[in-house]
Amino acid sequence: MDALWMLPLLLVPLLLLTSSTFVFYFKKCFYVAWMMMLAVIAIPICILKSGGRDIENMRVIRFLVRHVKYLLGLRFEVSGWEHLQMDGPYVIISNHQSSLDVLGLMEVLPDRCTMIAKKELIYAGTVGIICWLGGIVFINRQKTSDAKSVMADAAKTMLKEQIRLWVFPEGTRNQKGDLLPFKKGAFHLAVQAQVPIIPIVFSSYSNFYLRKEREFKSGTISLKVLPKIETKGLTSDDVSSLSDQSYAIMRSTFLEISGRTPQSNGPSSAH
Ligand SMILES: CCCCC/C=C\C/C=C\CCCCCCCC(=O)SCCNC(=O)CCNC(=O)[C@H](O)C(C)(C)COP(=O)(O)OP(=O)(O)OC[C@H]1O[C@@H](n2cnc3c(N)ncnc32)[C@H](O)[C@@H]1OP(=O)(O)O
Ligand SMILES: CCCCCCCC/C=C\CCCCCCCC(=O)OC[C@@H](O)COP(=O)(O)O
Repeated sequence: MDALWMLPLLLVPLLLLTSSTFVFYFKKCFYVAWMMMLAVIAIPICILKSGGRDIENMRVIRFLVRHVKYLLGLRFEVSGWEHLQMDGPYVIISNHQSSLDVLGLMEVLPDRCTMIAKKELIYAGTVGIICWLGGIVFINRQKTSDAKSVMADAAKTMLKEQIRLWVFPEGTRNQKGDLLPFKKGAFHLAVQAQVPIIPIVFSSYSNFYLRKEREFKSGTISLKVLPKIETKGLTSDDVSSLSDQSYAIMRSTFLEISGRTPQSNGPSSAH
């Protein structure tokens, strides 16, 4: 009789663990909580090492984030490393599916590289503070003129301080199974600084992470670094074609590494 009372105690956790919805919410909450906790550890280290906001803090962040993939059952298969073996500043562009992209980003993040991010991220508690300490450039997406002037300053800083910048040209997270049309900021940035663009493509997360269906399984992500696209001699008149060229190569790579076949030419860059 006593053993019967124990049954629900054993069954409830078992049912929860086998429920994919429970696993989804558990992994998501764990991810946020763990990143916030890692940031608590990283903040004093960064302040002691660099005295404040400094791109060199990205090394500390990269080191501390690298293990998180194992905790979530994720693996990355990186190809094209050789394209990142380049001196001097450049602009990295990549597709953006989820906040999980940070894990792949930290797998390949070169030295002296930081990101362009929406300004709202600075309010994300300890994660916001660590983003600021890591030299992330915050832009106001609602005010294009402000964003343009911040990015124009960033172009000058890139050259002066030999910095690389990582931009998500879709401008928002997207899990529609294709790339969104590209915004132009990343391309203006590269042209203004006259630095190359290095495209990096993450394969689709749809085989392990489905937000609407509340599924978050283990999975492997392919990360492909593509050859640089030169911008030397280009002007603002060339930005649209540069964006279209980058979009086309990244889209075909996305479909290829996600095991899909192109069904249409897809959206062209946003005009
Ligand atoms: C140890 C503990 C760790 C715990 C924490 C772990 C990690 C933390 C550390 C790191 C994590 C960082 C992760 C960061 C991820 C952040 C992801 C994001 O926030 S994505 C969202 C923000 N990013 C972007 O929006 C970039 C892309 N957007 C753009 O580039 C846009 O172009 C824009 C500059 C924002 C402007 O937006 P708009 O909608 O107006 O875009 P259009 O492209 O349509 O442009 C309109 C018009 O303006 C011209 N234009 C655009 N930019 C420029 C420019 N720089 N100079 C001149 N002109 C510009 C453009 O050409 C259009 O004109 P036209 O139509 O005539 O061509
Ligand atoms: C007290 C505030 C608590 C807030 C907690 C949020 C903390 C986030 C915690 C863990 C995630 C760590 C990685 C953070 C970087 C994620 C950046 C990101 O993916 O931002 C979304 C942005 O690209 C596009 O935004 P939208 O898709 O347009 O919307």
